[in-house]
Amino acid sequence: MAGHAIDFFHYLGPISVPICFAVISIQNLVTFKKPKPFNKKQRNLAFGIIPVIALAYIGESVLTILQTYRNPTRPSDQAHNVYNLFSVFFWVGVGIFSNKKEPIWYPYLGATICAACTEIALVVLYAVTLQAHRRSATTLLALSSFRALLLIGACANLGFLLRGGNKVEKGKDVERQPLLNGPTDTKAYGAVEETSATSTLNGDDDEDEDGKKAKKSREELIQEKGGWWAYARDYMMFLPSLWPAGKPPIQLCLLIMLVKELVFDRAINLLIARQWGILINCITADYGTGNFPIKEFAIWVFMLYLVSGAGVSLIEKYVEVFYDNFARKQLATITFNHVMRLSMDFHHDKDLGEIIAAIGQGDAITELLKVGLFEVFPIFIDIIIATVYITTQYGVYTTCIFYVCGAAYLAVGFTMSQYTVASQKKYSADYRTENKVQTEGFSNWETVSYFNTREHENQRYQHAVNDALQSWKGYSNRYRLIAALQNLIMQAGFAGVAAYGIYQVSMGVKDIGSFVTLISYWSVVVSPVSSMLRRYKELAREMVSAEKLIELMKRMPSILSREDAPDFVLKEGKVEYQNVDFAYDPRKKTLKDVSFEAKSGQTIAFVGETGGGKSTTVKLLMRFYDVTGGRILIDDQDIRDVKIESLREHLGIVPQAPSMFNTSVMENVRYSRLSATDEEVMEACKAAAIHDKILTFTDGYKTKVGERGVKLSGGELQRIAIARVLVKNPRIVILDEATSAVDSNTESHIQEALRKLTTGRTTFIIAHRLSTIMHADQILVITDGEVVERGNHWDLLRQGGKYKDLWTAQTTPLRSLPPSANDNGEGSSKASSMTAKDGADHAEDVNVNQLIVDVSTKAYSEALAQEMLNTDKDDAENEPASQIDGQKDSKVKTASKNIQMKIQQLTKANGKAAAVAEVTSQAELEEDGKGEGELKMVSPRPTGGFGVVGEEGKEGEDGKKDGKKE
Ligand SMILES: Nc1ncnc2c1ncn2[C@@H]1O[C@H](COP(=O)(O)OP(=O)(O)OP(=O)(O)O)[C@@H](O)[C@H]1O
Repeated sequence: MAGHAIDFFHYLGPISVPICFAVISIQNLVTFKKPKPFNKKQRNLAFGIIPVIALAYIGESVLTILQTYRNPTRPSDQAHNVYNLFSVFFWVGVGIFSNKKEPIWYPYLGATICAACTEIALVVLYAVTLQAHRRSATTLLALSSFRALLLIGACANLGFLLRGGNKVEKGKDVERQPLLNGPTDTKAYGAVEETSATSTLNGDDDEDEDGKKAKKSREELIQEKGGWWAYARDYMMFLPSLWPAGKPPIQLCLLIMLVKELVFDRAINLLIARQWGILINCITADYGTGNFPIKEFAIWVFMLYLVSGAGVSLIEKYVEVFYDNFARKQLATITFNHVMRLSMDFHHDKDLGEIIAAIGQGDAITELLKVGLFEVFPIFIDIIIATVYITTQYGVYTTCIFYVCGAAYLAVGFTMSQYTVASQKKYSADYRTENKVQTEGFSNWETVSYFNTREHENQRYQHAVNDALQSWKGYSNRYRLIAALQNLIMQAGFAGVAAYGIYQVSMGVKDIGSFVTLISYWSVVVSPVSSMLRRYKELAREMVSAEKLIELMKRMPSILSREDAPDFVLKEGKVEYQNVDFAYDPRKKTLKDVSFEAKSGQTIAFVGETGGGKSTTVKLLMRFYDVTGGRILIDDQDIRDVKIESLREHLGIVPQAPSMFNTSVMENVRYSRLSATDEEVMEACKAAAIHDKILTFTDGYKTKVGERGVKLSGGELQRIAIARVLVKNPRIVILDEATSAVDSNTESHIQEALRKLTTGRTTFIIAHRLSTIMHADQILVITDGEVVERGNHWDLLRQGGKYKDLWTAQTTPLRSLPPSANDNGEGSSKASSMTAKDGADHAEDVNVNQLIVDVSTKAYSEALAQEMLNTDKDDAENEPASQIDGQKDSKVKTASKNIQMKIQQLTKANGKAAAVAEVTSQAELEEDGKGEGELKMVSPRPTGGFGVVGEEGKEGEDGKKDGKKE
């Protein structure tokens, strides 16, 4: 009875101790347990006991071998031998492979408690059987008691360590400790460095910003949620999309794959080896008889066929394609939709290459599922089958060799993998750099060509490729070294099993067939062990690959409609900004307390220095961002309270830099309203003054516009963008520098189109060329995020503030024209004299041709006329406003017409530059001595002699006269 109990504990120990150690280690790994602080003495004591325990087991093993040697006839105590073998192996392994710098003590404590309990039970049992087996039991009792004491001591020490110890080592702050065992204490996430498992999972040591962000967010997530489960749970978000719900044929495909991988493959390998053994037995039995074991042979061949590429695998590969296609489609569409849903902040921050690479990792998710389900999970099934089969067929010693070999293989793999982690990370980083340099080169091709730096880019790319290749060499060399060591272990195990098999055959315990089965099954038995590490790494690699995709998928749009948000209801198109604050970065406000109201159909213009916040103001209206203070109302509805799509439906924008799809002009214009007919598109193009131009393109409206519209000039792009908005026909229009890239001649055409577009619509215009916004109902001057001036053109000029400065700056150069190369001598000399008079400082900056064009535009003529006539206002102070306005309108029209005519006449006579200089010199704005910022006209010179100044059309006198037009 006691003998059986001893056997029981001899078997229980080798099973319970390693299992306890493995389970607690895995549990620590997945819960990301933090190591407790410890002091050096205690740590040394804990690790010092382990070799002593190992020596105690080695001592008992030596004693047993000596006893067998002295008394060969004595039957071998199999349970005792297994116990010794496993115990020696376990404690030596722990002594060698444990990380002594930053250990996690829980697995050690668990294993020590198990071992101590086993030893205590054995001490009791040895004591009970002391009378019966006096000599041997006494020695065993002594050794067992010694080990039990050692183990109890070790437990006490570990328990003390885990309670925090009495003194924490200097510099071993728990917060700075790696969460798992790690070689350094400098990284809070250092635990990931230590084991190959975790380090491989963390193998994307991104040098780039995004990588660091991803790592940081993962670290936060793991700490916040308490372990790897949370991390792993992220991957689960893809599971619903990978399950073919409502698609029975795809479900059937998945089922076939599952049965093949989890049942068929697991069984067939063992059955083939077994059948091979049966065949060999038949062959040896029929040796020399001429009998052919046809049945056994046929079964064996049939099994080989089933397992071949033409058998069940073929069916699996066939159905796998269906499932893969399904999964790929699911993931591709989900990720695409997700990225398109993200808000402007993301799209402005993003690195396109990284996004595309991340979306490309969709395959990694499918692979992850397949590796986990079809490769890692079956390993455990294989191990269980192998253990049961080998133990029942070949005895426990063969199983021991299998486990010893397997454990050594894994221990070497996991421990040695640390040495590849750094090189693997370096390779990953270098490989990414290589891709980045390549993508940057392609996407900046134009810049490279402008600055003739192709050679530089070639060199840069070559260096990046060289670096990647070098790091690959370093990584693969180390990797091969580990693989060689692991192969050695497996070969040694194979030799051991073969030797034991031969011994069994020689002793007549087993027949040759069994030996052959064992030999051929061995490769099947060890393959799960060897593939465990490989598959684990694969799994980890796929996880790392998929991580960026997960980060991307976890990114939520910063601007979202509330679930229950109603649709926006357009009434009249009134827009109100109420004390709006906004900041891209919380540290710096971009807009401060911006308030204004645009009544239905009004035009509001934003002007001001570049970077002041004009575009930002209109982006808020489109709800690309949400205000950080105040609110924006359209028709009394806060735009944050309505569905974004329904809001944008009524807004049309001509952006600063319109971008096009690489399709035809027709498709691009139609893009704003997909149901628009060809005729509607053409009408819009005509209105946007681009129709005639499009007809000159080689394929007319079918001409492809190139990537983002690169085949179009800036002006063409803007006009197509205007046509787009015309096609959409929204109620609220935003023109963000809509005509900045067109020449003034074209602009005058477009202004006409824009007038049509904006009539009866609430319009927001951002413009640097003030002549284009003169007629706005309200002009807001935005400086440094604040509205510093507001009013209409004339109010603002009278205010004499920033707007007037801008206006003056834009009109002053006209008075300082240098002579044009094309002008005749007279014109040149006139222009020269004016340059000297009006400000030589500006002369260099003036683009003569552009100014000539500018000055001859209708808008400019009108502006000039308006300024001139403005002085009438003082004279007519007592007249009703409407009357004054009516008179002014007609005066402006007459005056502007006269100015245009005069320019034409003078151009014919004196050349363009001289004509322009002549006209502008006669319409000078200067400050009145009486009123601040009041505008006065300067009388025309006799040389100019034209009668456009003043409503009467009289020719003026030379010299200035305060406050009066001449
Ligand atoms: N996506 C962004 N993220 C962070 N800052 C931004 C972003 N877009 C613009 N900014 C900053 O906000 C400020 C206002 O930019 P905005 O484009 O509104 O100026 P703007 O007045 O329209 O200039 P411009 O006349 O040159 O178009 C600038 O300092 C700019 O650098």
